[in-house]
Amino acid sequence: MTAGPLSIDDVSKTYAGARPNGAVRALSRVSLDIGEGEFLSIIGPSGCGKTTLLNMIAGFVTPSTGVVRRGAVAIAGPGPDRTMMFQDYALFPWLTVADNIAFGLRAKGLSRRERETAVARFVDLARLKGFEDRLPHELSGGMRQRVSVARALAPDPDIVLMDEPFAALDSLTRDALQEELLAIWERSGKTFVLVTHNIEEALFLSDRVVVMAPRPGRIQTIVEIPLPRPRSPDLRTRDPVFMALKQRLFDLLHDAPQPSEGR
Ligand SMILES: Nc1ncnc2c1ncn2[C@@H]1O[C@H](COP(=O)(O)OP(=O)(O)OP(=O)(O)O)[C@@H](O)[C@H]1O
Repeated sequence: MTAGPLSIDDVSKTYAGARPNGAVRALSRVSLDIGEGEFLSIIGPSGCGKTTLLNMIAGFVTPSTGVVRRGAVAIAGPGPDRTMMFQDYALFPWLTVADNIAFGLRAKGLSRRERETAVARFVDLARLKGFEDRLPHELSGGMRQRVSVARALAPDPDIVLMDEPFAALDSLTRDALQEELLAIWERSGKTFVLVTHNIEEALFLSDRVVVMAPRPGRIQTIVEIPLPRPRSPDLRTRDPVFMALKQRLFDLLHDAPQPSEGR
């Protein structure tokens, strides 16, 4: 079983593009270590390669040069140690809440009884009790996202990758889900990597925030978030350190260097 921290070692990615001369340099010389149990967020303007980086950790995209490792082992494809959660929930519309959550458990070869125990636990954790037999279209957006969280966590991956998971939600639901996600992360000891456009979300949740710049996509800077844990929701409106970090991240994003090369 693969284990250990993640290391992204001098990774670049160029997509060939459909047209001649249409190559896109999506990432240039990105290096980053992500500790076990860390909550790390990646922010940056559209097109700076955030999703590409996340997809490389997931094993969906291969670097053009450089390597992504889990412990000593190069990541060559998706694996049961990593799971990805998407903005559009990616639930199977024809499966009930319970069957959606159970989906990844079948692949792990668990017995029916073990699957039922795990589903019950994650139904509880995601506050979906009483909704086990509903279909996704019968749920609100916030509930669908909670199913998505439960489905990602049920197979017990070490690393949870999230691409704008709350972008489609209203701000109240989003705040509530951030708090739930934080509580789940605090209890789980897992590594969470979140791509988001939302500065407050990144700040509230993370140990570190990676700020990326575009064209070519690269790491501009990494900001440590020294806010103590457990974090209380009113940090977001009352804490002077939170406010100062928010301003700093805002300035970093808006002073992003201008395009220098490629497309
Ligand atoms: N499969 C692909 N083929 C060709 N070009 C791609 C592909 N995937 C991404 N790109 C290009 O690579 C660059 C980085 O894209 P990526 O989706 O990683 O950025 P992003 O920071 O996640 O953007 P956004 O915030 O808009 O989601 C963009 O210019 C994009 O058009």
